[in-house]
Amino acid sequence: MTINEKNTDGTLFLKDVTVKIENRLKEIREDLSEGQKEIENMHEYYWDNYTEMDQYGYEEYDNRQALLQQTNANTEKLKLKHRFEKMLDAPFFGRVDFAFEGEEESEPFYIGIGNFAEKTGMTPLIYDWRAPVSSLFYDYDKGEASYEAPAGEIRGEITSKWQYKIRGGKMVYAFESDTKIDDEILRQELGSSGDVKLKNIVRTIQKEQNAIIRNTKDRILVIQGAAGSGKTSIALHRIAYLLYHDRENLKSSNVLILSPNSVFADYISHILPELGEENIQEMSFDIYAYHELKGAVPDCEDRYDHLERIMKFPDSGEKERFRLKQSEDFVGMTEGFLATLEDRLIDFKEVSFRGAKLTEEDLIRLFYFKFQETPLLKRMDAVMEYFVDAYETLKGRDISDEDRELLQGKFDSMYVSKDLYEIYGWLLEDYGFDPLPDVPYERRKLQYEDVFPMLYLKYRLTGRNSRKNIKHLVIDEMQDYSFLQYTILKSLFECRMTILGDYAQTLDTKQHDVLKFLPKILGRDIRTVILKKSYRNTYEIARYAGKISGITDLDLLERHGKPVEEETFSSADALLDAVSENLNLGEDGYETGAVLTLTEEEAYDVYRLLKNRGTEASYVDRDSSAFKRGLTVTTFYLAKGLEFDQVFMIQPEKDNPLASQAAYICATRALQELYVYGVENGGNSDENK
Ligand SMILES: Nc1ncnc2c1ncn2[C@@H]1O[C@H](COP(=O)(O)OP(=O)(O)OP(=O)(O)O)[C@@H](O)[C@H]1O
Repeated sequence: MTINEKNTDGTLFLKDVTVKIENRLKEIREDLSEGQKEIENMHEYYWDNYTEMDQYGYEEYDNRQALLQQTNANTEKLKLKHRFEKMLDAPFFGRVDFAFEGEEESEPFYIGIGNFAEKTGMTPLIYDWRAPVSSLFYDYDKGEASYEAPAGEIRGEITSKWQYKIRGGKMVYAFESDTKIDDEILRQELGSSGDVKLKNIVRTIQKEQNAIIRNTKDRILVIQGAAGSGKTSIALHRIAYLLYHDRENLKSSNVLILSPNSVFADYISHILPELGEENIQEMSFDIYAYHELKGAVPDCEDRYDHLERIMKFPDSGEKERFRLKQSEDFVGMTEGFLATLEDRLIDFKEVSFRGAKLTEEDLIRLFYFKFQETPLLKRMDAVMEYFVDAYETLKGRDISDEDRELLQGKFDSMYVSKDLYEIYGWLLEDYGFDPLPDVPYERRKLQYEDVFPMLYLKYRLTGRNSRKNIKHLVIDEMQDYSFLQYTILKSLFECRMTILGDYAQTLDTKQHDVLKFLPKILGRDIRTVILKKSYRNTYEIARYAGKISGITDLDLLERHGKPVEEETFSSADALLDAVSENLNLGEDGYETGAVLTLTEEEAYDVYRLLKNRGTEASYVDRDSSAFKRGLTVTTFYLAKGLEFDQVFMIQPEKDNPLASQAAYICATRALQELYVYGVENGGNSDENK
C-alpha cells in the first residue's frame, strides 16, 4: 500500500510518514554533528595559521565567511530538527482530497504544523497549515473549492475531508467530515484542559478567522471582536502566516506587539515558537513612554494608579480630565500652544565669537525662516551649526571642542527654558489645568493623565526617531488606547498594522470610539473586520456575560457547562469557604483558576486570607511577569486578555464606577465555570480584622 492511497483513516500514512520523519531526523542529526565538527576544524585552522595569513586579510576574510555560512547552515538545520521532532508527536491533523479542475482522480493533501518532504526540494508529504493549498481545509466543505496559489486561482473539487487527532505519535481519532471544521471537535478542543497558556488553534481555525490570518492585502487591519472570539490567537497566527510567506522581507525582529503588561506577554509567548517561528518583540507603550520622558521626569505613575484612583475617588473629576487630556481636542490645544510658543520660548541675543557675529536680525531670519521646519528645541542647534560652518569656512579650520562648548552655552542661553516639564506646565496653565508641582528633577513624578500629552509635546518640540526596523505592528486591546496615543503611534510606526480589541472591554466608564477615530489618524487604507462568534466561554457563561454588557447579537458556540453560580455571603469567611469548596484544580481537576477583584487592595486581602487558610495561590500584581498554573488572585484589569478554567468574581462592597466593566471582563475570562460572589453590606470576617 502506498502512502498516497486514498480513503484510509490515516493510520497507514501515519506509520509510513513517521518512519520517514525519523529517517530525516537521523540525517539531520548526522549533518549537524558534521557541521559542528567542521566549525571546530575551521576554528583550529584559523588559530594555527593566524600569523601566516596574507597581509591584506583576504584569507582571514574568506575564513570568516566560510565560518558564518557553516554556522547559518547549522542554525537552519537546528530549526528543521525542532520542527520534525515536534511533528513526530503529531505529524498532521487534517487532510483534503482535491480533484484539480479537469482531472478525475483526486489527490490527498495532509496538513500539519509544518511542511515535511522526504528530501529538501521533493513534493511535500505533509503541507504546512500556511501553505496555499491548506486554505482548502479551513475554507470549504466537500464540493467545489478553490485556493490562491502564487500562479493564480486553482479550482477543483474537494472529494473528501478528514480530521485527525494524533498524540505521542498515536492516532487518537480520525473521522471524515463533510463540513468545515466540525463543531464537535471545536467543543472538545475548548473543553479539554491541559494547556495553561494560550494555545495554537491551527487544527480548528474557522473560516472567518482564516480570512483574517491570510489577509495580506490590507495595510491596516482592525479586528473588533467579542470577548473570546479569538482575536489574540488570530493576530499571532497571522504573524506566523506573514513570516512564512514573506521570509525575504519580514523577520521576527521586524514585528512588534504592543501588549498591556508582562503577564499577558508571558501568556502568549509560546504560540509563535510552537508554530515554528521565533518569538517577536513585545513592548508596553506605557513603559516606552516612561523611558522617553526620563530626561524630564525620573518617575511616572502607571495606568493602574489612575484606575485605582478613579475607583476610590469617583467624583474627583479625574476621569473627565483624563479623557480630555487624551482627546483630539487636547491635540488641538497643544498645537495652538505650539503656535505661540516660538515667541515665548526664545530671547534672541546677538552672538559674537572671535571676531564673527550673528546679529539679532540674523538670528531671527535663520530661526523663523531658514530653519522653520526644524523642531523648536532643536532649532537653535541648527542655527549654531550654520554659524559654525560659516566660521570654519572663513577660517579654513575646525573649531576646538572648548570653543564648541562655549558657543553651545551662548545659543542655549537664548531659550527661556529647555525643560520639557516646565514647558508642559505652561501648556497646562494656558488651558486652565492645575499646574505641575514646582519641584526639582529628582522629586518629579508625573501623573498618568500627563504621560502621553507630555510625550506628544516632546516629539513636537524635539522630533522623534521613527522605528523603521519595525515592519508590522500588532496592537492588542485597541480600546484602551486614546486618540492621542494613536496619534503618537502613527508618527512612530509607518508600517503595516494589525489592531485588535473589543470596545465592550474598555477600562473606562465610557467606551472610546476607536473605530470612528482610527481612520482619521491612520488614513483611509484601513479594513475593519467584526467577529461576533465567541469561543472561550460555555454557553451559560457567555449568556450571563451578555446580560451584563447588553450585547445580545453574539453567535455562541453550543458548549454547555455548569450554570453560573451567584451568591452573597454574610462574611468574607463564608465567601472564602465557598471558594475553597468549589475550587477544583490539580491532578483530577482543572489547570487554572482565578479569584478576581476590582481593586489591588481587595485582591491582596483575598490573597492573604487564602494563604492564611493554607490555599496555594499566586498573587499577580502590576509588576508580575509570569502566568502560572493553579490559582491566581488578581484584579480584573490585570486579568484582561487572559483566561482561566474557573473564575471566582468578587463583587465590590461599595459602589464602584467600573463595576459593570469589571463584571463583564471577569465573567468573560472563564472557560468552564463562573462563580459570582459578594459579601452582604457590613459582613466582616474575623480574619479580616
Ligand atoms: N478556531 C478556534 N479553535 C479553537 N479554539 C479557539 C478558536 N478560536 C478561539 N479559540 C479559543 O478561544 C479562546 C479565546 O481566544 P482569544 O484569547 O484569542 O480571544 P480574544 O478575542 O483575544 O479574547 P478577549 O478579548 O476576551 O481577551 C482561547 O482559548 C482560544 O484558544
